[in-house]
Amino acid sequence: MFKEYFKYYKRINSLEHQSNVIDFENVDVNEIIKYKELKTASCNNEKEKLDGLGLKNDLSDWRCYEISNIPGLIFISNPFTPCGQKYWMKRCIVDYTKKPNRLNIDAHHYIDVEENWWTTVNNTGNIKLRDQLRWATLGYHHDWDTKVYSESAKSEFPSDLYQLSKTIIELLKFPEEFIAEAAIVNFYHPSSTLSGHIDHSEYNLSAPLLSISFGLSAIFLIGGHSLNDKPTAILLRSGDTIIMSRESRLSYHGVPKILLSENDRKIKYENEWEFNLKNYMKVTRININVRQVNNAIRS
Ligand SMILES: O=C(O)CCC(=O)C(=O)O
Ligand SMILES: [Fe+2]
Repeated sequence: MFKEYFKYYKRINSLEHQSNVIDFENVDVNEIIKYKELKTASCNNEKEKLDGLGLKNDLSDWRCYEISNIPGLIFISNPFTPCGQKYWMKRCIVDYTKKPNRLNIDAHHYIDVEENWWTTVNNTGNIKLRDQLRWATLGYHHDWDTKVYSESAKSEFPSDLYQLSKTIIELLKFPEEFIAEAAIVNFYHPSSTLSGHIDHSEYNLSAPLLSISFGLSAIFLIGGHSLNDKPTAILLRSGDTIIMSRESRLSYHGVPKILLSENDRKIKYENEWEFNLKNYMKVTRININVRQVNNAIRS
């Protein structure tokens, strides 16, 4: 079933009425969706912390949902401020693509050791190099062949992304502290897809997985533990964040379709630097996929 639905959504060009994609911006009275309550932020410190992470500092502006037939899947409708979105896009594009992080283009030595991907792309106008970037791995580096995380393939995890993940999980009232140890930053083009898979390489499979998207909208398809289970399609726009926990942590999921701009949230770009960012984000979707790898060490 998953594969058939994947093919169906891969072929559609826009969100037709019949396409059955859950759009949280236009949720009709729909009994499959329920609101998820947040931990209430009580003090000014908390507001400052949310500001510092680029998140909306008034939690009454946050909209979080659970879908009844996908236990453990939480959807947060863009909790970021416009500045916050740009901050995280910039971190992904400019900083997370630098060493010691690993990129899919590393093996081909496209970039001079003194240079980095974003400056090289902008200084040379090399669109081919721009479009060759597909992923960056941070913290424990995901090994795409063996799927095994190893102590010998690990670099420091960015502290801002660590704090962002921990804060979101805390606000959602998860009982355990979330320790971000590995992330994949996926870069999608309008024709990219990500086929159905389960993320099960982490040693700790009870910790939630956090998935934050920026740029072009996409259809996210999530099924059950078997490819025979009927999947649900969800529209993800820039800023939308999903958490896969409990049963849905080990569910098949994938991205059959990147959509063109009609569904996108508009962001104002200002100076020349932001102009380059805008041009790249017009043709790109970024997904930051954050995982806790190990079980917490209790002292
Ligand atoms: O791009 C997405 O929304 C999902 C990415 C994903 O599933 C992964 O990196 O494992
Ligand atoms: Fe995944």
